[in-house]
Amino acid sequence: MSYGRTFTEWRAQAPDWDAYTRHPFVQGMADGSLPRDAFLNYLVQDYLFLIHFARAWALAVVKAGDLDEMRACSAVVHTLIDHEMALHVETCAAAGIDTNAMLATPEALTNIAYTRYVLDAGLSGDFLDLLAALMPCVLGYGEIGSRLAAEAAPDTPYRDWIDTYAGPEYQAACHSAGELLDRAIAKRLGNAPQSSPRWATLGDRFATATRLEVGFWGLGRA
Ligand SMILES: Cc1ncc(CO)c(N)n1
Repeated sequence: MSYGRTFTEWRAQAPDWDAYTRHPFVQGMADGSLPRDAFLNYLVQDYLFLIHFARAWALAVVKAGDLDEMRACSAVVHTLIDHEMALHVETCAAAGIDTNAMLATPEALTNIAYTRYVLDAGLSGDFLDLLAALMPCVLGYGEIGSRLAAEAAPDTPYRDWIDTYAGPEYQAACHSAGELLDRAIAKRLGNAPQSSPRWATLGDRFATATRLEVGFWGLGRA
């Protein structure tokens, strides 16, 4: 799985990457053993997550350095709001949970911690700080989606979830996010970004967001 060279390097250096992408919750979706209530708890929290996460990508439009960067970030806002969130709305509606009930659900602390960490990365830092905090989310789910599309049990009840993240729209968003990251890095740090003093800090941000993803799966408890 490759979404660009910067991602490939940061991913290799994030100690919790496998704990995130191969979490028991993920394996439970793959083999179908994840309890439905656990999944729905997670999905309601994830709906609230995506609202703030879309705000963070919108902040990336504000922090972008040129029109191409603005266009790429606003495309992600669109994918999140008009495509990805439809999965949450439709799956929860089928379980009798409407959007008002979702919006009235208190945000879990690990949920607040994650989205506000990302927003703070953008508010207190620059475009690269923000992208580093945004990438584990987008690209991790892209990686999980394509792996599960290949490995999941044919009769898993989590097929809609898998199809959303393995599907062409989400995968295209991942590829353009990976390219955006590579271009943004080259534009600001040059062709040997590893020798920039910022490289380690950015990798740390990526690793912290990865750690917050591991915590997020913990919200999926029945
Ligand atoms: C917690 C979390 N991370 C990543 C994604 C993918 O957008 C998501 N929906 N939720």
